[in-house]
Amino acid sequence: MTHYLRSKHDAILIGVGTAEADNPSLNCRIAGVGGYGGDGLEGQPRPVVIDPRGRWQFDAESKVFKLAEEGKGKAPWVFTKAPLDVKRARLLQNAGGRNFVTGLEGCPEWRVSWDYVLKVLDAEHIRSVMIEGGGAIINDLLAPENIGLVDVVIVTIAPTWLGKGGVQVCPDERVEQRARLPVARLTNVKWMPLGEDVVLCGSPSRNQ
Ligand SMILES: NC(=O)C1=CN([C@@H]2O[C@H](COP(=O)(O)OP(=O)(O)OC[C@H]3O[C@@H](n4cnc5c(N)ncnc54)[C@H](OP(=O)(O)O)[C@@H]3O)[C@@H](O)[C@H]2O)C=CC1
Ligand SMILES: Nc1nc(O)c(N)c(N[C@@H]2O[C@H](COP(=O)(O)O)[C@@H](O)[C@H]2O)n1
Repeated sequence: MTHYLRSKHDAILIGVGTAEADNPSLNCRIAGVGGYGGDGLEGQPRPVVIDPRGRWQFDAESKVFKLAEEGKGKAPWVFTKAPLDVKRARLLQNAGGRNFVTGLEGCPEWRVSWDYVLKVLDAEHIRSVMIEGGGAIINDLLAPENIGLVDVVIVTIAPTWLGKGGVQVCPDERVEQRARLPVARLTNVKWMPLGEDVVLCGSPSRNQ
């Protein structure tokens, strides 16, 4: 399911926490897409990493760079608040990736403005973005001030224990006139069994 979704989006976006924790591949490995039997890089999403402080310590051995070199995925676009150092900037450029520098205006130091990110992606002809994670990025996008940016939420429930203190996904609560309002309830919900998993798919309600 994850790889099918990756093939259907122009970009796949993660936060620096995920980039550092997982060294992810961020490509689509379904037979028939570009790099796996298909033409060029057709069906491969553009990896996008949100890294305001430039703390992603990637190098030529990072999976996403190896795959780009092998023609099995696209090189990443990295959003930072200040330009990357020369070494990482050169590696990124040589691989075909890019560093977008957002500047400091408008947002606290620890975050990047979604408005800015989406405007840049739109200008670069990216029409659909799959937000893969992690917890902090998803929680921020599910928060009331950003939920309008989200079209669909897809949750896969797998028969496995994730471990104590795992990643928590729950948007901040919303309080209006001292009343707590429910946030980000999903509508048009569908549940689909898929192999051993169940996939939940729904749209954020626009009236809450
Ligand atoms: N099961 C699944 O489907 C998935 C699970 N994961 C898991 O998630 C974990 C990582 O999650 P997490 O640690 O929360 O990290 P994230 O990947 O969510 O990255 C969070 C970081 O992104 C930066 N950031 C920039 N803008 C924002 C913003 N607007 N809102 C929030 N953060 C922003 C901050 O960096 P800074 O601190 O430098 O300021 C922040 O610490 C990993 O363990 C990974 O395995 C990840 C993807 C999918
Ligand atoms: N196990 C799992 N199931 C999903 O449905 C997911 N979306 C993820 N997400 C993330 O996948 C990354 C590793 O995959 P690649 O190396 O990019 O193929 C990693 O960041 C997971 O946290 N995981």
